[in-house]
Amino acid sequence: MADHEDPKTGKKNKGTSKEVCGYPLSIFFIVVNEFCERFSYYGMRAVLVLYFKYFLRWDDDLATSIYHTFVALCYLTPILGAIVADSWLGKFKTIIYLSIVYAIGQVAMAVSAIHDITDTDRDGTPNNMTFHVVLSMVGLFLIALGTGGIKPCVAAFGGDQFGDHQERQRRTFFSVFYLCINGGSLLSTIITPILRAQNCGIYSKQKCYSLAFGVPAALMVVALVVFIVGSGMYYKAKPEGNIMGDVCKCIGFAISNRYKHRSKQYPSREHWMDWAEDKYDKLLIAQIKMVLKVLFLYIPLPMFWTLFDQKGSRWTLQATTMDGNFGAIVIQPDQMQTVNPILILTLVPIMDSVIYPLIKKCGLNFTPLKRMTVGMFLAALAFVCAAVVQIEIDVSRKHLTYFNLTQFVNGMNKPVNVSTSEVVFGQIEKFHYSNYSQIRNGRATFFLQSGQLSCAFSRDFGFGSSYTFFIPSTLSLGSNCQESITGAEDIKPNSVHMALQVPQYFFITAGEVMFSVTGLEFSYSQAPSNMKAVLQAGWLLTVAIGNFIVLIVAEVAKLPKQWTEYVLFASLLLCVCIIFSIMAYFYTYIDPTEIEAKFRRNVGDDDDDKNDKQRKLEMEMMKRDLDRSDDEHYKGKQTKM
Ligand SMILES: CC(C)[C@H](NC(=O)[C@H](C)N)C(=O)O
Repeated sequence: MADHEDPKTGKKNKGTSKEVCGYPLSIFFIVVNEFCERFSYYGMRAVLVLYFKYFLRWDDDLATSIYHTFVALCYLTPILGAIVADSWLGKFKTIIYLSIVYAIGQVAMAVSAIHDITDTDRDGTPNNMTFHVVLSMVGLFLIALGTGGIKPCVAAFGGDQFGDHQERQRRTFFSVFYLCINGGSLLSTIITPILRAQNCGIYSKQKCYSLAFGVPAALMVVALVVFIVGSGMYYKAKPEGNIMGDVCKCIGFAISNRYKHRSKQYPSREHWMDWAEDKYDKLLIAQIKMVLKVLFLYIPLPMFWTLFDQKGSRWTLQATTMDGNFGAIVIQPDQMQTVNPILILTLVPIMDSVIYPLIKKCGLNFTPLKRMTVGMFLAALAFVCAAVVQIEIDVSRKHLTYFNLTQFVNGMNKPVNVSTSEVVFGQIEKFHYSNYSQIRNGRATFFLQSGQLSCAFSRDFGFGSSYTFFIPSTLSLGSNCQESITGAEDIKPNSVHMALQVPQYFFITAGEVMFSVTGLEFSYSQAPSNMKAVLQAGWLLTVAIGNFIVLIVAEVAKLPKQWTEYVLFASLLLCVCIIFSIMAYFYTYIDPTEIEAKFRRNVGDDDDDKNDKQRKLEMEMMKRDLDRSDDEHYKGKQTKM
């Protein structure tokens, strides 16, 4: 679809073919695509750490490390996606191709979780773990490539659909887009843990990770199909060339030129990037200066993500040692992560319509960088809460899992078969005992069968408990199993309730709203027009680095107590928060459009008969404008911090 220009206003209108309530119809497909894609991503991520621990049988540290390596990869690949889209394929084709890679990755994960594939002895555990590990790692790599690669493209592609006369609609689109991310995340983190908790299998029933990965895979296919269906309605901007490549070359030239002219005989220049002026356009140099200023400010930010992304690893593992019985419903450990999107969906509107306006009314200038600083502080507070909960667990805890384990001792002089509707203990020989098997939390009914004898009994199981049941020698036809069979509690159920995790989720999510939502907008508003994607990729890179820091700190610190690790992370973020607040104090907001317009005007003036002296003077003033950014208010009028 081509650009249309309003003959009266001269403004571009990209999507004029079909509009609904002032919005391009194509937006509907993009929003639905994002919802399905985020469902797919967060659904798979929600059960990932438990898959590592209980299916692949890795320990907590390895599970946490691989989880964060995967998340880090997901946020490294946006750079790749941005380069491919901008310089080669364009956003539309990049989204299509990488979505296919993404869907293949999800399918590979689902297949890797089918234990029957290698369960040759049919005992319920895979016999060739290497197959499952390799296939799941390949799957995760493809998912990281796909989800990260399309991430900087989808939002920008949505933004592209609006014409210049649809500024208001475009802003609303970005809010709806963020709500879709969290709507998808909310639904999937409720649903996939339920699927995982089911028992499934051909030869033997085990926890159904294949279904928990299979549904996200199906949703990714739906996302792709929805996106393709809308293809006739999209405005498809042509690739603008490799801006990232240009930026790198320009910076490289500035550094090498500075080095070549290091002798004192050459006069110094105001900014080291000015050494690129000998070869590169002044506008490009000015734009790079703006980007570098923001990137410098990004240096401390990864620490926020280091804490934030432990919701899916350490906090989920913490929940496995807690009691998820909420009376009417039983919450799975991985379902606790839903608290985050639920709070996002409530806190974002409250912040925007109540808290921020109230702060403004009190005469406080709560600038983006101040909000981000408060967000960091709240995340540190969340980890203090996590540490307190952990101490509580350690005091009460006798064991390490939320599964209930049960075994039977057959005291009869003949074999007996024991089963529940989901678990088969098999035949227990006379005077023998069975292996421990996992039983679902809540009430379970056991069926006993031995020759003519057939009876049933039921028991309640608390989170994490373990029991041994004795089948007495006196059990005979007509016996009441409910009364005859006695059980010994090997391990007491978890006693610390999962509700205690709510405060830490509240603080981390309030921190996210202040830090992440604001940071996204800040990155957009402070970026030059042609480098918005570059800064978005830079912003996402801070998430990747944050996840690598988890690995490094956890590996280097090797703290014996989990609560001390939480305190360490909280302290580190607090220190970083102080450093960031100092850096933010010295940052002055700029209006990139204004600065760019000045440079462009100057280029236009070249055609006029301006004398050289006047032009030089103007250029000097512009450079000073950019380097000192000394206006007074934010957004057009700039302000400190
Ligand atoms: C990584 C982003 C902050 C964003 N995540 C969320 O909004 C979570 C679900 N609260 C995303 O783009 O996935």
